[in-house]
Amino acid sequence: MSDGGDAHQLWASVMATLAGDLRIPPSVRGFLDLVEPQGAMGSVLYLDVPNDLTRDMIEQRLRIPVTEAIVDNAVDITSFKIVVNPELELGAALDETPEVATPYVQHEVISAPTDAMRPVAGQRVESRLNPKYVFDNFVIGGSNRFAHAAALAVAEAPAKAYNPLFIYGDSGLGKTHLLHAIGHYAENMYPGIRVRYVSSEEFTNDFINSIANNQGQAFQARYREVDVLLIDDIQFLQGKESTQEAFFHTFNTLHDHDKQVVITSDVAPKHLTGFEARMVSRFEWGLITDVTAPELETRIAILRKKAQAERMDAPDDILEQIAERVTTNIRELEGTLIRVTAFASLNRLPVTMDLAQTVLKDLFAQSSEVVIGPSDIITHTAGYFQLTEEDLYGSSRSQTVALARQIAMYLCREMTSLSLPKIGQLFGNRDHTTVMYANKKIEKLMKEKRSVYTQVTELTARIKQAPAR
Ligand SMILES: Nc1ncnc2c1ncn2[C@@H]1O[C@H](COP(=O)(O)OP(=O)(O)OP(=O)(O)O)[C@@H](O)[C@H]1O
Repeated sequence: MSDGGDAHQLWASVMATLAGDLRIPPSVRGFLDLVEPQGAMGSVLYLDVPNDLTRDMIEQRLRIPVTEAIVDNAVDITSFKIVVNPELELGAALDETPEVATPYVQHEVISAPTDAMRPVAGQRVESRLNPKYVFDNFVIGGSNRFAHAAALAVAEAPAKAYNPLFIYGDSGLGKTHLLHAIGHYAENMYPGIRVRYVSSEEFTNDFINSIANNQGQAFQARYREVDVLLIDDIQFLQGKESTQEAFFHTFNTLHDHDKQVVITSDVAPKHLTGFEARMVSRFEWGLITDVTAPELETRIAILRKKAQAERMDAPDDILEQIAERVTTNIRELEGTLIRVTAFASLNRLPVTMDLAQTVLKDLFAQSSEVVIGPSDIITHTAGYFQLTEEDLYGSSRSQTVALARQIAMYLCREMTSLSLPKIGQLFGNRDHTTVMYANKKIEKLMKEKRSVYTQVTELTARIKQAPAR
């Protein structure tokens, strides 16, 4: 490999070229700052990055501009390869520059900082957006057309179109996806705009902590000094009077100052129970729209998009089979596709109709009528791994316990409608980012390790066959 010095020089010129490239959205530009060039071998430039998220963002969103910039600046290098080097993450976490540490210290809920958004005088700007949820990969169909159009209108003209925008619908139908997409779009459209995404559970916890720590002012500033507040799953505030009161004031302040509020919920405002009438009437000030279960064609299109994005090789007739079986929840739809492709990749088999049918038969053999609760999952997982339930809730980091815990978290996400923070709470008050990490890790391990695939599949069957209660 050529030495790192050359690579550093080349990378500096590449970055200079990219600085003027208007195709790069501000929300992903910050990831380029995390690259550490290592050297070149043959025609390939090797770049280290601290984590999977940075690799994915660069590979998926920036491959073309980066390749072109390399070709423009190097004589004989025509492509690049990214290697994840977690040591960089450690180094960077110690780094004092907060803006560089932000995207990866906080895992993937936070978008990379853009130049325009760089914090001033130590103030941190966190939009907390998941880079995976953008309008580009949101499939539009009859079930969500109106919600999508309203979301786009709000993202294009925050506080001008509809305020608040209230989106409701059952679990797993794209409400969170739309919220994040609004945030990304507004950030790209208006550099420097302050966007904040928060789940209602986090809002509640944040509020309670602020009281406990006498940090009321900082709490207020966090939620009131924003241009767009995206608040997810507002039904969680039901019956929580003080938190509702805090939200009421936040809402009024933002609305009075022409700041956009977007709210999601599992039911329409008028069906929210445990909310004060004045709160509900505010939810009805702007535009209310729902998302419903997608029709077959939309389900197929969603699977196609997912397969493309994850570079899964799954023929159309198989996507159709899956779409016909899973009808009411898009999270489950995606989960089923992952099961099929994971099985194929483990067995080094192509994804054929026979293979898909075997996997689907296993998955759907059991009645889907029973409603699975987290306690069913936890009891079965503990029994399966010969552990106690306390082991799963507790803090042991032994490999078996940690894997069993991550599988249980994954199954809670797949088989119940619990949100990430709720699952985190169940498992010994862990942060929702831990649940997100567990999910991602098990999805990945299922493709790579037969033992994990088998464990997850057997456990799913046991849980469905005989819920623990
Ligand atoms: N129209 C769509 N196009 C592409 N992907 C979609 C669409 N709708 C939902 N998804 C995907 O389905 C999964 C579940 O969606 P999301 O988390 O937004 O649901 P939700 O309605 O917020 O559910 P919950 O109420 O449980 O939080 C996500 O991975 C999301 O990207």
